[in-house]
Amino acid sequence: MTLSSTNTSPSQTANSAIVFEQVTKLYSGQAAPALDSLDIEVKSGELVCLVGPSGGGKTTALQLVNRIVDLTSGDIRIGDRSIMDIPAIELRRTIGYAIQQSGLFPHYTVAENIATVPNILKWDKAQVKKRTTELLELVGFTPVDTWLGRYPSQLSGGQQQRVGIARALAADPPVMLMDEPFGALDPITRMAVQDEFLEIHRAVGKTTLFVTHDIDEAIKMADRIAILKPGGMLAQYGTPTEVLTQPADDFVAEFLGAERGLKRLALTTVGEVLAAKSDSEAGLQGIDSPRVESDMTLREALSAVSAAGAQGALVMERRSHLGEVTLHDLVNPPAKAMRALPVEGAGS
Ligand SMILES: Nc1ncnc2c1ncn2[C@@H]1O[C@H](COP(=O)(O)OP(=O)(O)OP(=O)(O)O)[C@@H](O)[C@H]1O
Repeated sequence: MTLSSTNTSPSQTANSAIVFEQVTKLYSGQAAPALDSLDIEVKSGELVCLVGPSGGGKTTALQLVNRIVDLTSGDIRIGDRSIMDIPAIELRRTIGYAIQQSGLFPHYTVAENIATVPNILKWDKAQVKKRTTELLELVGFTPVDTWLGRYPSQLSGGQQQRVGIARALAADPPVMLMDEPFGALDPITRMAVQDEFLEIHRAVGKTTLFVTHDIDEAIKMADRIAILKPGGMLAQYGTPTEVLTQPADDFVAEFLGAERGLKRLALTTVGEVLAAKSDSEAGLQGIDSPRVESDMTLREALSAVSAAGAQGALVMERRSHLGEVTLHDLVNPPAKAMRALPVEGAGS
């Protein structure tokens, strides 16, 4: 993937925070709101995942931002402007929107699909061609010429979703809305596309609101996670580490599920546990302990220890021996290690 050729526009430095202020949506004919008094701020350049049970209002929240759905009350601001002060068509041109079904036009080629918004904006031909090439490289379609003339039906599901993401990025919008964009992918392709998207996100830094059913995806991708509960109320808004380690209530704890312990283990590295252990704690006795690198997650280290049938592991950084962790340390990491977790650690 070539990132260097992708221009970032002044939009990335401008304030493109999305602020929900007491946002309520009651669909006509419905007794209860789909979204109830939602207050969240997605800071400029941040990636926020919306998760929650089916019917919790995630898609509604997204579609309120680009005014596919109208607000019942409250306000949404992008930067300093209320979305109500921006004509809907103009608003949609400044927001990239990627959805599960990829939404590609079947009778347009890949190039024509990506160029949809630039063409509406009447960019000149050379500029459109340059941007299309850049974006195809960005989402991993090289050599670009092989792909430009293909139709969506000639692409795999994963490739269609990549083109959908390229199309959403085409006019360099400061804000991206993504509704289960990887939902149709098999697990292996999904992980590859997630990695690619994260790399793109880090390179171009769009303010992104991302709906997913998959809590693992949210933990991997998000700077912060908003968990909605039935009735469209916010149950918790926090970093992946916060929601996993300090669920706000029983609903969140249950929603995150029985695997919560395992997910926590995927957020902490062996090095962090070692740093949090006090010197007075007993060292490891066994000489047959496996070696684990300090940047391994606890989940990976546990696999290594259990595969070796050992009681702990020697922690290495390259070739130097930093110390030891016991099985107990790995299963019950010290609270200090969890608190010390940086937010970025959640994505790895
Ligand atoms: N156009 C509509 N008219 C009436 N009710 C609607 C409409 N769209 C959604 N709803 C209702 O609003 C609530 C929230 O729906 P929404 O699609 O936002 O939830 P969601 O969290 O995205 O669900 P899912 O995870 O199943 O996609 C649901 O009860 C749904 O039935």
